[in-house]
Amino acid sequence: MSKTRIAFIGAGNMAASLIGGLRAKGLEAAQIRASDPGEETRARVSAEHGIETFADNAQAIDGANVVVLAVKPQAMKAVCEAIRPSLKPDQLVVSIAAGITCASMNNWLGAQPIVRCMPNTPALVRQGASGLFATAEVSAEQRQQAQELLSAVGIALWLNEEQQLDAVTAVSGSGPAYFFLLIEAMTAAGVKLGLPADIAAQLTLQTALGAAHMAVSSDVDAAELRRRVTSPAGTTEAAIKSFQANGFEALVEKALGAAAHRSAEMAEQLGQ
Ligand SMILES: NC(=O)C1=CN([C@@H]2O[C@H](COP(=O)(O)OP(=O)(O)OC[C@H]3O[C@@H](n4cnc5c(N)ncnc54)[C@H](OP(=O)(O)O)[C@@H]3O)[C@@H](O)[C@H]2O)C=CC1
Ligand SMILES: O=C(O)[C@@H]1CCC=N1
Repeated sequence: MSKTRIAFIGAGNMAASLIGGLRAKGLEAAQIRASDPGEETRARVSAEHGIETFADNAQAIDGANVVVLAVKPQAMKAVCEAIRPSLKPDQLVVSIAAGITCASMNNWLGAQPIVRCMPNTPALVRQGASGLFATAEVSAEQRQQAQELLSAVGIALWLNEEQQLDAVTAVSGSGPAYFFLLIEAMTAAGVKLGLPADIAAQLTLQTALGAAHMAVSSDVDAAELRRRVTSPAGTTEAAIKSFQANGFEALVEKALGAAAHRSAEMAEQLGQ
């Protein structure tokens, strides 16, 4: 990573998260470039991260070792076909687009080495979680470059089967939104129970942070940590029984199933 030059195609939410994490990790501004059609987006990313930005994707790609495709899945085909003539055979393409397969990208880009990955937005605070899959054309050195790119902003775990990325998308790609939804719902419930809004919000956020810290650092699993909070015939037991009587686990399974299904469906719809 010390000398790797990275070009981001698309400088929206996820690219900004990744760029912020890479800069915080110590990558020099000159090692990172980004292209985006939005003038305001380019100005914001340049101002926040000190990097050079371009309206023209080919200019950003020129001289990069790694080209990160960070556009919406719906834009992937057009972007890949447009950048194809600008790519050199040894440039690694890293895609973060949900539901766009390596086979589709190889159709659009030609025989380029591709790492497909699924990061998440906590990459902005270097607490991201990514799953990665490499095609056979990816060299050991390029695998290492992709590993370093994603692990600069959190954990990065390799998968043996590309299809598992649908599950990764359901668990960790979309996952931050589920926790934010829980935070919203707990804060609102706290207010309904009589707390001032700012106190309900602070208590909820610190509880989320504390629980995540405990779960990450503990040598027992989440089920045991939960048992330790749950006094017999106490308040937690009342809440957990209410959650479970209303089908909590089934609800979570169904929701993640919907996300994984949508990822696979997008591959079908957008991969042609
Ligand atoms: N958001 C998330 O939590 C996660 C998103 N992803 C994936 O990351 C990708 C990007 O998502 P996100 O950052 O949220 O989306 P954004 O819309 O925030 O960012 C995409 C950017 O790409 C720009 N763009 C559009 N067309 C082109 C083009 N031809 N060349 C260069 N740039 C272009 C867009 O500009 P404009 O708006 O003007 O069109 C926009 O600024 C998606 O594929 C998504 O599946 C993966 C994991 C998590
Ligand atoms: O909602 C989405 O489609 C993207 C992919 C994972 C998170 N956001």
